[in-house]
Amino acid sequence: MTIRLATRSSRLAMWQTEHVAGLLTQAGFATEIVPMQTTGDIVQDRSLAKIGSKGVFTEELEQSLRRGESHLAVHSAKDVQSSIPADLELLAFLEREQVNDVVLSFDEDFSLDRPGIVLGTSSTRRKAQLRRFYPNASTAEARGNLQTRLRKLEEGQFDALVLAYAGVHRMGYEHLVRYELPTGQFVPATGQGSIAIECAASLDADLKTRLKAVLDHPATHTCLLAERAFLHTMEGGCSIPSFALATLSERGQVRLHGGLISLDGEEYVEEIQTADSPAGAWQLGTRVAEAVLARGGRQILDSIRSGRA
Ligand SMILES: NCc1[nH]cc(CCC(=O)O)c1CC(=O)O
Repeated sequence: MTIRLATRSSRLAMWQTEHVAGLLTQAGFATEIVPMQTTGDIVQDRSLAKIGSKGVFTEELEQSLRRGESHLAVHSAKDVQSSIPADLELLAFLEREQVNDVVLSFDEDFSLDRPGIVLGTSSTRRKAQLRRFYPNASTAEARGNLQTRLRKLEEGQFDALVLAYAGVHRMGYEHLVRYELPTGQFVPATGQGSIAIECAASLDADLKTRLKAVLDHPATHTCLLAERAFLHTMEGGCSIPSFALATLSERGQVRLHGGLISLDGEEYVEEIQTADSPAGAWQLGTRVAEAVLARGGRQILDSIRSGRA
């Protein structure tokens, strides 16, 4: 049988889906790629915080799963909302790529310490982290797929661009990387660097098991569970500057660093906790989020929401 893979049609999404197709082909499946446009691809003149964060990059792919027009949807895990509808299922998470953010510039001597620099980013998390750790920099909107953002950089709309290393690597833009931002300060967004595979809950159970065996990376899956539980309890979506990064030690301990930052970078609540085994990953995410909310995160969320209303 032929496994049909629904995907966004951006170059990064197509790269990721071809990667998935390659793994499936090696395992003896035939594949067909079904590219489509999502709201997030069509509406490019507004920031994601304004379009609304629910499923802007996923909904059209999910409709294709529901209609049975495709078997699997391939997403950047970061773009997947924290609650999946009951008729759908997150089947697998591919092995995570290097997870940090990077700074790209055409200027080989670019310095983050220079006064007055302008950095392109549309992520509320990155804007807030930059305000906190690089108050000398200001930010400018950089919506659009990676090629569009690179073009804006080339046109001089900003001095440098802040992006996830994962996408930069997959698109072959490493030669423009001037900084690898440390994950202790620039803690990434939930799911950054991993590819999520979604299917209809009604997909044949035996087929699900076989597909999962090919695609799922258990260590990544454990980390993503902890991060997604954090996001779920945070009720934030991508319009809220929350961050969460889980790591799994060789002894099977899960460590989660999660937190929340105010839009101006002034208020900062972070929490690091561990679970003794992967079985505790989801609970760990919930605990860390509850601790962050209790220690000042609730006020940060309230002030962001009242500012928007
Ligand atoms: N929201 C856009 C998005 N979704 C996934 C990636 C990069 C790839 C990844 O993190 O897996 C990006 C671009 C970016 O943040 O620079």
